[in-house]
Amino acid sequence: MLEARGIAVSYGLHEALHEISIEVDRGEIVVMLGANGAGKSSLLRALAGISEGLVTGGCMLGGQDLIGMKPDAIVEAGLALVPEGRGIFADLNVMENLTLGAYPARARAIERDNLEKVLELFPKLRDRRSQIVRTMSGGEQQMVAIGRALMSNPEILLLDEPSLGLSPLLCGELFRNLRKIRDAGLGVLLVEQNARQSLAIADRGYLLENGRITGADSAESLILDPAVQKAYLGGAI
Ligand SMILES: Nc1ncnc2c1ncn2[C@@H]1O[C@H](COP(=O)(O)OP(=O)(O)OP(=O)(O)O)[C@@H](O)[C@H]1O
Repeated sequence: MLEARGIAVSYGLHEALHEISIEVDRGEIVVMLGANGAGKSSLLRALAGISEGLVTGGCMLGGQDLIGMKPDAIVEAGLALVPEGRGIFADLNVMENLTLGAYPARARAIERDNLEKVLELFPKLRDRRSQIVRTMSGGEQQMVAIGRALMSNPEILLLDEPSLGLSPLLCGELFRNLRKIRDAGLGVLLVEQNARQSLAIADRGYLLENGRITGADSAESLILDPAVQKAYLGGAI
């Protein structure tokens, strides 16, 4: 269980996040909805130890407080981030990217098994194992990015707008894969502007406005909430 308590992030005098408390358990998809600039990326980057701002508060995972830890140690503790823009090595091939993901000690001993799981989840990557990533389509690159994060054997996977730039067809495939990852027992924290599709696969959700959590509920209730429909679903559904 990931338990963030009272997280605040400031960039100089600007406090982008105020007192954020959220939880993500294994085996659930939690979506964080918020408009542009609400602070979604700031939160994920703070949890992953790569914030450019000043981060305060606490975030427990497996008995350790991640805040203040180095990014590598946070991966070792079981948290993996797929950043916006994917964070892959574009000049390396698929296998090289996946293998690099298995660098933490928690992942090394089970690298082969993990690789097999990733290639089962994304069969296309098996066929394209030698392809240089920059020559792949956006959807394929997203698979490499998620596969690489999964290779670190995380307990909790954070995804920053993974559907950005994908066609509706590929979005559908992406969200189906996130369900499979959840069903394999991982906790998934998904930051998305694609509210309709992300609420359809999520178990729970939070609303983030101007750096504050303004709502938290089951995905079913959020879909039916008139304020959510107005702000994120383009009116009634
Ligand atoms: N490195 C930074 N330096 C200064 N201000 C920043 C920095 N990163 C983010 N901010 C500011 O913090 C606020 C939240 O930004 P953030 O990128 O976290 O929002 P977001 O919800 O992810 O937005 P988007 O959906 O547009 O990506 C914004 O006002 C932004 O300008």
